[in-house]
Amino acid sequence: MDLVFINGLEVEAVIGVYDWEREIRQPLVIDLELGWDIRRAAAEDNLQATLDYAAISQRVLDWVGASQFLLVEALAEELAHLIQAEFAVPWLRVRVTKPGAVAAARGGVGVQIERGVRPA
Ligand SMILES: Nc1nc2c(c(=O)[nH]1)N=C([C@H](O)[C@@H](O)CO)CN2
Repeated sequence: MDLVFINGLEVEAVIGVYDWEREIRQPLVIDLELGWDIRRAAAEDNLQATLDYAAISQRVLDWVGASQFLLVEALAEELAHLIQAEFAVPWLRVRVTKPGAVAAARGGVGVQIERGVRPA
């Protein structure tokens, strides 16, 4: 299966379960792997035949930036639904990292989910 990927998308949002977290914006990092057969786009050298990573990145930045979830789980799930619905992606992997949540976890903490049917 081919992939279009977006790595390290940085965006701030209201996210967290504690009262103090509802009053600030915190950094998140979004990584996406989007299943897509890129052969037609490659053969035609045509953006219309593939997933436009720039357009998807902008949509994700706008949507996550306006979101106010408690859990990173909820954000990841709703983001996966949105991308599948708006961009007709058959399968995707969404990783949401909350870099500052656990100071000792230098690589951040978060969740990763896969949704949809992964083509062979
Ligand atoms: N699995 C999760 N655990 C925790 C989450 C979360 O979203 N998913 N959130 C918090 C707090 O909001 C935390 O980030 C504050 O530092 C705790 N655990």
